[in-house]
Amino acid sequence: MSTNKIKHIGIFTSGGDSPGMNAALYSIAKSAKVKGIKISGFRKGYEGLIDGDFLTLKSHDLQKLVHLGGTILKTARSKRFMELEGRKKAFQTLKANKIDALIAIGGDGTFKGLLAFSEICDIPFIGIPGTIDNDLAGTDYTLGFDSAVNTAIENIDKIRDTAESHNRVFIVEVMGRDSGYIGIHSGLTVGADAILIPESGKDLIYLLEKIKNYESEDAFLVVVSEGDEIGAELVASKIKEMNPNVDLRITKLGHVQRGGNPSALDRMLGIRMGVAAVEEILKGNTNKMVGFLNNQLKLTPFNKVVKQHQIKDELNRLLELFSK
Ligand SMILES: Nc1ncnc2c1ncn2[C@@H]1O[C@H](COP(=O)(O)OP(=O)(O)O)[C@@H](O)[C@H]1O
Ligand SMILES: O=P(O)(O)OC[C@H]1O[C@](O)(COP(=O)(O)O)[C@@H](O)[C@@H]1O
Repeated sequence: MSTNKIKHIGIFTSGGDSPGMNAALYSIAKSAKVKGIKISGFRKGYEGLIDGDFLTLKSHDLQKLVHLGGTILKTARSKRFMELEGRKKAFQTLKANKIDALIAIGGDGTFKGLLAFSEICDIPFIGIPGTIDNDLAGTDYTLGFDSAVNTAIENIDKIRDTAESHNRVFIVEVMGRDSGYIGIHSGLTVGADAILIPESGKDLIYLLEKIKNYESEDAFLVVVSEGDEIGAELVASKIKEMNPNVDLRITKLGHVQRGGNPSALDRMLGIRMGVAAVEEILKGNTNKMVGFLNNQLKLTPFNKVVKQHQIKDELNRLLELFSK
């Protein structure tokens, strides 16, 4: 489609919500308005596309909501969109409402969905990386990661207060389905004694080495990523085997990490990514995710936005150093 024919863009949020999604919605609506483009927001991710459930978005309304966590469009994981039948229905919705392009805010699953959709629908698709896990290739930071880490450290700091008071071992589980980014960032910045993440093979060895000599003279904080193969309970039993006298508690931070007002960094990321998404559609790009690498805009084809199962070298070195 010729880009000067783009008059109406559809947007939706999909997969797990993340703080900063509303800032991105505002930014898309604002930059579209300046360019004279209409914006429709589909509710509940792909479900709204299938059911034709949408509303016209106005930047004036959205600017009051930038500070809110979650997503005002709601989000979902859609089984129906995994089937061709569902995607055909979504295509009918777009055709019937004369939507010329789509912007999706979500993770790699959402972008896989758009790739499948592009087989039957030839309008441009652009993605914005929205997940607290920060595990996507093509961007240094995904929307929501910074806020989630801030929430994690705020809570772990509180746990430290009680842990220090009782000289307890605390195992705190943080989110990250397959990724240790929240774990390593929060673990390092709270001064954890041990950090266990799926990307490291040596972390448990270091932990057991340390706990062997621990004499309950202080708190001992362990941060474990939910995606770590060993898991909080097994870590607890290994610690007990090594040092049976420790007084140990487990806290799982869970979904609290997904909520709350977005940090300044996530709001700014949402603003920058929203503008970039509209501009890249107008330049004729499709099936690509906008991201920032080394603070420079970077477009990554959806088929290259795979989950990252490695952490950066520098982080690895920090992990190694602080584990000893
Ligand atoms: N291969 C696929 N084909 C069609 N739709 C898909 C595909 N993979 C994912 N999706 C759609 O994308 C949605 C979001 O993906 P999910 O993996 O749950 O979250 P995220 O986008 O955060 O990775 C799924 O619920 C599904 O509707
Ligand atoms: O809300 P749900 O469906 O329980 O999903 C929990 C998962 O979603 C996340 O919070 C974010 O992952 P996605 O953004 O990929 O959905 C993970 O850290 C966590 O494992």
